[in-house]
Amino acid sequence: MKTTSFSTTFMPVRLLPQFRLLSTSLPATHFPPMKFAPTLSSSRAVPLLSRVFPLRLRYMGLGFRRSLQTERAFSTRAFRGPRTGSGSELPRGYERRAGGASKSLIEDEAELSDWVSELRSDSPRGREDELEGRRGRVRERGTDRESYPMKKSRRESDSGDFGESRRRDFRSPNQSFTRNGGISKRFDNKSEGDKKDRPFPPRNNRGNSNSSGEFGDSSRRRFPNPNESFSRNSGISKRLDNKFQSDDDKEDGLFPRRNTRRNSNLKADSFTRNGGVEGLRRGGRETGKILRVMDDTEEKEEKLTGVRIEDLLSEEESDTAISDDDGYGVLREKSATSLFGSDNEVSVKVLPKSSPGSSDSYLSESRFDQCSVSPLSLKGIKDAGYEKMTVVQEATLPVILKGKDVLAKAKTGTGKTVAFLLPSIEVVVKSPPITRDQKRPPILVLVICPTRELASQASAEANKLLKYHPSIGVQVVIGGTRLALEQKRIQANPCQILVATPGRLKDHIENTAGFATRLMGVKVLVLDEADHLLDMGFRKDIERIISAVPKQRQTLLFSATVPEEVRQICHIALKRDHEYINTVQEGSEETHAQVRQTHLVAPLDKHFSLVYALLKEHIADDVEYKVLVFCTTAMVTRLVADLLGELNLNVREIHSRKPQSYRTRVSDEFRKSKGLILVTSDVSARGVDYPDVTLVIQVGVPADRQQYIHRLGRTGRKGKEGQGILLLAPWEEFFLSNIKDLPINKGSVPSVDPDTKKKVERALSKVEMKNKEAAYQAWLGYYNSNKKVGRDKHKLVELANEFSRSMGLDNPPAIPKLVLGKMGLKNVPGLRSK
Ligand SMILES: Nc1ncnc2c1ncn2[C@@H]1O[C@H](COP(=O)(O)OP(=O)(O)OP(=O)(O)O)[C@@H](O)[C@H]1O
Repeated sequence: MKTTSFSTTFMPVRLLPQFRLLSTSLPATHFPPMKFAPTLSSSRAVPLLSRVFPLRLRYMGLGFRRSLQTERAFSTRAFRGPRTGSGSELPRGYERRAGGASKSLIEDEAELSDWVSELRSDSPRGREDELEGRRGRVRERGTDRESYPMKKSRRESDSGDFGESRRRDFRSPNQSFTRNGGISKRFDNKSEGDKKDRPFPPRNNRGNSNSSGEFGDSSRRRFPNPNESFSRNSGISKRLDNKFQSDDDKEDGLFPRRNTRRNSNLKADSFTRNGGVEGLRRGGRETGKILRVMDDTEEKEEKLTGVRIEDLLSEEESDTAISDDDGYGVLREKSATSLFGSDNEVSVKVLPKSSPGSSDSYLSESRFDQCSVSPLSLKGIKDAGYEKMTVVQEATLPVILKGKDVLAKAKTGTGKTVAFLLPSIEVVVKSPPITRDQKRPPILVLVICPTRELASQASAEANKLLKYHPSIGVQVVIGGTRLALEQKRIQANPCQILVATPGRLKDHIENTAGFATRLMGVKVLVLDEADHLLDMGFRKDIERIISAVPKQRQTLLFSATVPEEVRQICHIALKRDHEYINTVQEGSEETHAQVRQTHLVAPLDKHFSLVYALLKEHIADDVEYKVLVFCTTAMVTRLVADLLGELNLNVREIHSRKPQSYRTRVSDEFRKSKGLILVTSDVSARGVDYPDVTLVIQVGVPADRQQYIHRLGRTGRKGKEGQGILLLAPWEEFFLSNIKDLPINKGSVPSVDPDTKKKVERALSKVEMKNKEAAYQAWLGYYNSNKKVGRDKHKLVELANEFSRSMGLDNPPAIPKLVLGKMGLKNVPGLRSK
């Protein structure tokens, strides 16, 4: 197994002749001439590329007849974006646009900065100087408002035009999702019926021959494709173990980011969240959008609620009281039909888990070995169990291998990580090897991920691909350890590929000797979950990081969601002539058709019982259940986990208030397990690749549309089926307008029988008071920062007190005056202060 350590044994690296082929271009036969000329004549390009991607070229309407096999995804699709003379071609149906933004959102940030500076004197934690320092530095770097004037180039308007003028039907026999809002044939039988009243058969009854044996071993699963490695999951886990075991400092490094980067880079948010968040909220683009900080609730809750991490650490460190009891016996007591109504609303009958590999729609017909990557990478890919490229890999690889900047959008769980890692590795392969005497060997590839879990996962994936490249090292810097120890580690293990979370990376740039020099070697910069990284909570860190890497570089932005705002500001990172590759057809759903989505609207005081009832129902249906329950904040997550534990469900919790060691352990356990519920904050919302998640429940309004999509995307990965339930209170229904284009149906609220209700109340009474108090405060902070709910403070307090009653506290917990002041809730009737 490859480790992250750097080996001094170098493999001879030779540039393959095929690479040269990929710098060729194709003729732009259907599109207006572009601004820049192709690098090579098109007459040469087509045959050459057809050798490299023979199947793909047939999709392109370049004079080849489509074969039946290849017709699958691209039958009636047309190009969406302008074909640049220098751009390689995409299969029809992919949207690719050249050019970047038409409008900068930096104004918002300037507004925010101004507003924050007004608040600085309120800071309880002495962050003013740091903030000022940051502002100063940003200005120095020319990344302030003036540096991003509103621009609307011809190219930009062109791309918009193309966006409107070309539409594709992505329907195909192999692709289980259609791009124009329909459900493909593959799922017609099931989904259409099921949406109404026909439940999916329980998993145990599935006739699928694959399902029975292959799930026998709970620690492994099999895919019908022999090349998909069944050991993948365990492989990843082991690597993660290694990685974290090498971080011997992690146990004692208690949230150093909080004292360093966190305290310095998120001041704007911290102020806004604690004190009158109005200014920041006004920056939100969506109705009800809550501007997010960092990866998760890590910062958010502290700022929203005044609950300080430091106050919680000791208890968190010793918090091992997690129920391992299996509540199967109890849970099967109730039949599904009695729980769920059968009126004209959609029944929330929980899906059985999909049969393994029930759909391979995420795969393309192109194989990796048809692609111009080094033989050693191909060996690594093969060992990882990958044979065919996924749709996004097929679409992006040739373009990235040519050296273009790319902004890529592809649905959740469709292999974006490999899509950016593989061509990045090829850049390293082509670069001169590190020599022993190099004191500060350059970092050639820098991958930024918003969460620690995601960064670890990406580095594990990189290690898989690098199995036969012993001279190429990967390191990960993610925080959760003391900076000094991480400094030592990266010094002892030089690497060409660095995967990092933004805050910790910034810490290293500013505090690690020689690190900035090493970054000057960066040839490829990747922003995974790019829309999130370019969001307010991260943007300043990202700008700082961008200013620390060379201008002459290739930049790759990947995400499952690319809202218009991000298209408009992506020029912060991307070259103007970047390619926008969108494998999610505009007008079609951004979620997977094979994931059944339901929303339930029920009074807040019923939510705990409903969550329990839904889980019971799901567990009774599917012994191999694997459920994620998303909660609004870390402290609410803890409360719900406590409650479900008291109810004897097999539950784990993960959120930012847990030490990194704990997070890693739980994450690994959930990755490998079946029959487990993970209650989580948004630390698990994006990117985390837990295989075979059967159900995602989202309790309370998500931060925004994107967050809803990413959370839901933890199920239905790699073409599998899944189910999502969004549980809202009546006053949260406004959120539905943000996702009205998604195939989400209204579900009939299950009736909760009196016994269940009593049981839940009893369990709630056993939950520790301090956890309820913290949850109340967190809840108040979260909704206070919600544009819609937080607008009317009186109403907000009423609702918070309703939440308090739902926990069994008729008398709402008192909140420190300072916190109330920061929330802008001083003297609001109904609140108790202390
Ligand atoms: N070519 C391939 N063939 C089969 N499996 C693949 C291939 N490429 C990637 N995978 C697997 O697909 C799964 C999902 O990949 P990944 O996590 O990169 O998805 P993603 O698109 O980044 O999802 P998200 O949007 O949630 O971050 C992983 O388990 C990965 O190992």
